[in-house]
Amino acid sequence: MTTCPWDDWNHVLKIDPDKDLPEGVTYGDLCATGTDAIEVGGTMGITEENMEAVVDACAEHDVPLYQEPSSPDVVIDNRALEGYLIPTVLNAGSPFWITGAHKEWVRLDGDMDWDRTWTEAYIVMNPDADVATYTEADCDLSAEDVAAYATVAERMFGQELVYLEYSGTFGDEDIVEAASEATDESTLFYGGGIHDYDSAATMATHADVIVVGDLAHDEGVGAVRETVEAARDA
Ligand SMILES: CC(C)=CCC/C(C)=C/CC/C(C)=C/CC/C(C)=C/COP(=O)(O)OP(=O)(O)O
Ligand SMILES: O=P(O)(O)OC[C@@H](O)CO
Ligand SMILES: [Mg+2]
Repeated sequence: MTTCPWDDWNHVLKIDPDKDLPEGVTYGDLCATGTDAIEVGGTMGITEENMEAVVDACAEHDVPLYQEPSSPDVVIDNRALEGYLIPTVLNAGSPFWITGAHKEWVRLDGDMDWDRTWTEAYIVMNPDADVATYTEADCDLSAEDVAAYATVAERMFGQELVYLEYSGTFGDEDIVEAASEATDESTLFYGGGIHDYDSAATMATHADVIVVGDLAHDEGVGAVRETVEAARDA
């Protein structure tokens, strides 16, 4: 089995460059929450400029930084990044978000940094999230559907990371459990609606890695720290 950067992660903090931080909170404070890695990304309002600004603000702090681009044109070349986590959306309504954007990226770039590039196999579950609209995802999925997608990702497409994405809402525990049971070698990321110790602990019992996003923008450092603790305790 190949090694991946996330092999010993429990917790990822996702910072959206299009969103503000709570009053008095700095990027340095977020870097110091004990999270295992920071992913910089979001769906709407993403530009090279706001990406660079967040990466630069986090660069001097001692936490691994990854960019999660929402399209090829916002990928930045910044040495402070450990690398790139590139989504592919398994249940997207258009092949553009499965392989099309990726083909365009490779075609236009010509000088890919494969040693710093990994893929995240997304299953998008919240129909009200921007990412669902953006990718026209079919979110009407049963636990069996989700488990089958996870197996396809792992066994047929060799994906090392499966990302169950409930962005903006807390997911169905039975579905997360089904995804967990379906993944054997690949690492299961769960993200969506984690807002305190208990919600983090619940999803961390099923997923290998929990991702916390909006909480950092809405509540701040103490709340994020609680979720880091829960991820470690699980
Ligand atoms: C090939 C390259 C370089 C890029 C394409 C990458 C793809 C397929 C992107 C589609 C999926 C996507 C937009 C991923 C971005 C990360 C993400 C899921 C952010 C969460 O989104 P929301 O929470 O819905 O959005 P906001 O918080 O911005 O409203
Ligand atoms: O913002 P939240 O709901 O925490 O979701 C986290 C992450 O999965 C978003 O891509
Ligand atoms: Mg979001």
